Amino acid sequence: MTAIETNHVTKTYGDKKVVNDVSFTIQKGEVFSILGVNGAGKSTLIKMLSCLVKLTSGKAFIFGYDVMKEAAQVKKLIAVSPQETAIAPNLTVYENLELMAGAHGFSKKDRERKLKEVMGTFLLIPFEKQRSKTLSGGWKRRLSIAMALISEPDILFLDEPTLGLDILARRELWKVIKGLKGRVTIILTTHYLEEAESLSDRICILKRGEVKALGTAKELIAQTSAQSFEDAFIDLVGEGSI
Ligand SMILES: Nc1ncnc2c1ncn2[C@@H]1O[C@H](COP(=O)(O)OP(=O)(O)OP(=O)(O)O)[C@@H](O)[C@H]1O
Repeated sequence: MTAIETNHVTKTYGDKKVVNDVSFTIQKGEVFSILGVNGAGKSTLIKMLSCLVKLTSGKAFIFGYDVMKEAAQVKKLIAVSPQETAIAPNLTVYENLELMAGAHGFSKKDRERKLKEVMGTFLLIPFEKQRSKTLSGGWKRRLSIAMALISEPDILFLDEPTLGLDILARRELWKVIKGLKGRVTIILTTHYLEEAESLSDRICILKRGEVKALGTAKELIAQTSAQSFEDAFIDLVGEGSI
């Protein structure tokens, strides 16, 4: 089943095409990574697919709903864990999650059940009463993803989920993301190539807003005759940079 379809999606700021003629389909349950150097258009593409930025031209569909014309339906199916986390710093971990559950209309009884479940999955129970601003970066990212999952979305957008985390915290988050694989369709942007390689079913490489390559990590390595995924990436986005 197709979860996301983009047809010739383009975004122009002034006279600059920052996303240019992007077409692909993403299947339900896939982990799909969007890679590219700084300014390649990754965040803008994610923002268009999650109804935060308007398309200049082209079409995009989330489970058949048009992101421009049927944004209300699209928003019911998606959740976004942005680069800048959506956490209220002075609220505790529990209060942040509770606020999110309330915003999504869970009844008091369902809210408690849901919060227990999410805190269990993300190992947040020991931090339940801790003010969020006192959490380390890795735990803030965990909480941010937990908050995004409260609404039980079909599609989760993760914009650089492990940015700035140490290797242990990053590996912990990988486990969380792998645990969601198959159940939730995940669209991920990252600058960590080994992260994309380890987590993704398929990878899309953007260069100056255009799809430069799309396939499994193995396919992209084969396509470039490189020795490693990192070499393949450099080969694909190299010359001329952004
Ligand atoms: N609101 C805006 N107005 C004008 N230009 C913008 C706007 N948002 C993004 N851009 C430009 O669009 C281009 C793509 O930006 P985008 O943030 O999508 O790239 P990215 O691949 O996510 O980069 P990074 O890896 O640095 O996060 C950049 O040149 C950026 O300056």
